[in-house]
Amino acid sequence: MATKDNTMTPERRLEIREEMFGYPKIQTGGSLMIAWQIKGKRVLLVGGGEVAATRLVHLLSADALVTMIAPAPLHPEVAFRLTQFPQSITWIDRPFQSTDLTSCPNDYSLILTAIDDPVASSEIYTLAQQLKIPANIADVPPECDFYFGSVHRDGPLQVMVSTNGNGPRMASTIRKMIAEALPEDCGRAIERMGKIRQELRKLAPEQREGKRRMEWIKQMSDKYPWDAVAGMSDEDMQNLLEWYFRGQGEGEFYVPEWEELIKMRKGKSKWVREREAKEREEKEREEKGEKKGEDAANGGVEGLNKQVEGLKVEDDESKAK
Ligand SMILES: C[C@@]1(CC(=O)O)C2=NC(=C\c3[nH]c(c(CCC(=O)O)c3CC(=O)O)Cc3[nH]c(c(CC(=O)O)c3CCC(=O)O)/C=C3\N/C(=C\2)[C@@H](CCC(=O)O)[C@]3(C)CC(=O)O)/[C@H]1CCC(=O)O
Ligand SMILES: NC(=O)c1ccc[n+]([C@@H]2O[C@H](COP(=O)([O-])OP(=O)(O)OC[C@H]3O[C@@H](n4cnc5c(N)ncnc54)[C@H](O)[C@@H]3O)[C@@H](O)[C@H]2O)c1
Repeated sequence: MATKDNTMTPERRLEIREEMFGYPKIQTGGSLMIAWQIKGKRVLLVGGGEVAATRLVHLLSADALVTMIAPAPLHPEVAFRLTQFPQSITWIDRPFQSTDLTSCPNDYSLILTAIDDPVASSEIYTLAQQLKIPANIADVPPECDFYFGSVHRDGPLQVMVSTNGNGPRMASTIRKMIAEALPEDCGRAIERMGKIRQELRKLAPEQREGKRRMEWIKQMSDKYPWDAVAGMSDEDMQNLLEWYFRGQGEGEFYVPEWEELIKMRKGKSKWVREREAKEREEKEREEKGEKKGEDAANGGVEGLNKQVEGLKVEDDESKAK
């Protein structure tokens, strides 16, 4: 007769069950990693220095509306963003004051500070807590409702790495390692997949189709190589979607082989044509013995200097108004 093992703790027993049932293992003590849809919502950013510039990259990439409170002069990158996204950023040229929050408690979805003034930082955090608005106080992890992470971006793909405050520089290194390991065209492939899913939901919108639709998309998502999906034309997509309607019953799916799909093509996709032309050009250049990228880099730096000069003028003009 089996005897009960009394040496095992209740926690260990639950762990074994978790494993036995194949449930994901829960490791507590992490952060909630979510993709916040902040588009069109207003964010308060206090400070206009180097860290504020990095915050603006995150915010503008997510189409947020920013109210930035910071006395001039602004960091050059912040000034540049202001001229690049005048519709998204409202700049208030003075230090923060508490009425900025208390007079409009419902205006902001999020508060970020990036200032070199610990007293003002703490005051802003206290106000944020009172108003129940999530806040990130740069340099003060205990006063952060959330941390930023190191983000790799390729079209619709965003990969964020967090070390949960342990080593931000290492987060950046890991992000670069991940980016290196990703397939070259994965951003484009994901964008194409988004289009196929959207089209299919339009063609087969009924609730009762849900299960079959999802199963077909699952099989199709796993089937083709990344570069093939990236190179799909709208014509390929229409051809592929046709296969969805070939099976009728619940477990009946037809996901074509890539070769079958290609046979249906009447022409190459624009993207494939462009990529082939680019490859041909690169090959020609290499054959001519040019050092790849050198000229472009020199031109780039000169071009950038000119652009920054231009911006300075524009910025002064806008202040004069
Ligand atoms: C990922 C990234 C995102 C971003 O900011 O966009 C980010 N910091 C980045 C870079 C970076 N920051 C610092 C250095 C100098 C080297 C070093 O200190 O390690 C470097 C490296 C560099 O500059 O190369 C200084 C620093 N950072 C914090 C403190 C306060 C403290 O630790 O107490 C101090 C002063 C420490 C001191 O005074 O000694 C705190 C935070 N920084 C975080 C995020 C959050 C945790 C993220 C995580 O753990 O994963 C957290 C907790 C709060 C937050 O800021 O949200 C971005 C990399 C972006 C990229 O390159 O891809
Ligand atoms: N979390 C991070 O990743 C990280 C990394 C580096 C530095 N830091 C810390 O973040 C803070 C900001 O760093 P930085 O490099 O951007 O500094 P910075 O000196 O470049 O910029 C500070 C900005 O804050 C503005 N400012 C100061 N007091 C203000 C107030 N009361 N109201 C509005 N604006 C005010 C200044 O005008 C300036 O624009 C520092 O405390 C720094 O140590 C954090």
